[in-house]
Amino acid sequence: MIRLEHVSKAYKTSTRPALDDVSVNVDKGEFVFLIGPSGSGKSTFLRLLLREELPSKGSIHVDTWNLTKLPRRRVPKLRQRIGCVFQDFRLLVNKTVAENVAFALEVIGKPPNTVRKVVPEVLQLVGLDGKADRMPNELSGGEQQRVAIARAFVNRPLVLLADEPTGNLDPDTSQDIMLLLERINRTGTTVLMATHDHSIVDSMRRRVVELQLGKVVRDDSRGVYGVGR
Ligand SMILES: Nc1ncnc2c1ncn2[C@@H]1O[C@H](COP(=O)(O)OP(=O)(O)OP(=O)(O)O)[C@@H](O)[C@H]1O
Repeated sequence: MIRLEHVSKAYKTSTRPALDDVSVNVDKGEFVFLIGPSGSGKSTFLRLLLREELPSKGSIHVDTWNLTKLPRRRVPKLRQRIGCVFQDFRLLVNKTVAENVAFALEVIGKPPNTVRKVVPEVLQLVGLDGKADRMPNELSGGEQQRVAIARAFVNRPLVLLADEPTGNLDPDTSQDIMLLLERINRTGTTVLMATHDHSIVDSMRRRVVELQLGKVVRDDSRGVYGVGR
């Protein structure tokens, strides 16, 4: 599903590469934690998969797309199949919960009757039925993240990328969000999550890919956060 082969990324303004000869394969349906200290290259890894950046060396495949050869005009099609969730939720503040989720379908041209049918279904899936007409600022952080997950998932993406999705949440709420991501993963969606959260990684026992200074230093199939530390 995701294949990075000898990928390096050097930003123009940076002296050392953000990623340095990284090769990683992720199969369809896997759940992978991307861990490592600040600046180790986790966000760069995710940005490359979205084609927000191109690698300086190496090749990247996502599903049938060869990202290094993908023409710019095809990038929107790729991004339609990749859902994204961030630490700071990134909801549209002037739209209701339902409108935030509907917007993700409207921008890719889904007809109104599909939107009317699918939005309540996905809000139920994430545990937000009854909150469809609330504004984002009327929700808790955990609820806002559920909206963001609903929006990322409503189009049934192949891959869900999550960059520190629990970074602004307390431990109990974080656990709830992880249960939701697990549920989404069980539907067959590949999940790749960058995190600093030791307790989540340790409790889930999923694949752990650890980066340090842009290199993969560990890839464990049922890993914990702090091996050998
Ligand atoms: N747009 C950019 N321009 C120049 N350098 C960048 C850019 N984005 C990231 N970097 C550098 O690349 C390296 C990796 O950064 P990246 O954001 O990928 O790390 P990270 O592991 O996600 O860190 P954090 O956990 O703090 O989010 C860092 O040295 C950073 O300063």
